[in-house]
Amino acid sequence: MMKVAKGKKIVVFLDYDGTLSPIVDDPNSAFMSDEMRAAVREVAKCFPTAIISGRSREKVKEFVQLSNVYYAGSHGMDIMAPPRPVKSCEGNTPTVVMDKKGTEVLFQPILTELEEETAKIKGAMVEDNRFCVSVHFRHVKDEDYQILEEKVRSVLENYAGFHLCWGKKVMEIRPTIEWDKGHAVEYFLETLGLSNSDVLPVYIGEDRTDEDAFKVLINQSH
Ligand SMILES: O=P(O)(O)OC[C@H]1O[C@H](O[C@H]2O[C@H](CO)[C@@H](O)[C@H](O)[C@H]2O)[C@H](O)[C@@H](O)[C@@H]1O
Repeated sequence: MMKVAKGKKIVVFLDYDGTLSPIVDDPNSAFMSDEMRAAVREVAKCFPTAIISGRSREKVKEFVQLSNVYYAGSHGMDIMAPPRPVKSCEGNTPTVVMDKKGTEVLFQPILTELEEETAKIKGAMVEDNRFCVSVHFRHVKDEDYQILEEKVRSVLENYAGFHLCWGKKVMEIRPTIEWDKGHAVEYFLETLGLSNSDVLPVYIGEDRTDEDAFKVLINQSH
């Protein structure tokens, strides 16, 4: 690592759940330890650092509580620069997501329907991640899982612009647009003027969705 980094400007990308915080039973209690926060703070003092999460940007910022890092929520669909940003990053946080036809993607109807449809499945929990929705099944009995998945799929049938992905004991309902954590990494590198060959991007993540970012970075390294 030291050998590859020699003479290069390092930029650090971090996933949140399972990387900066341990995986815990309650998604609302996935707190980061003070030690981890101090470590990330120190890293960010030395290198541009961005946290890219499937959660809403507000939620991950609330957990991390650091002002010297960049945040991207909703699997990279919601990007915001810190208070002293590179100019081109200012005010770029989206308020809407557009589909391929240029139509606004509406999240509230599908969120409400998922909440209603899954309410009777014991242990199921719906999380609003702003530009995507998580349906957690960590506390759903094995014998109830199939019915939960069927319910989620039946809701999705009414919303052509969304698709289903899986994470750790979670179904993630995402808009079918060409944007993922990989695009978020590219976006950060470009807007921060860090997309040239003297930059070494380091990405630490352990979830399936982080693989989208790994693919981008592997391709860039050739
Ligand atoms: O991209 P990430 O930051 O890794 O977010 C992915 C999902 O993480 C959260 O769920 C996972 O962690 C929870 C807390 O440890 C755990 O209870 C759950 O079973 C895991 O799937 C988050 O709640 C999801 O919305 C994110 O999509």
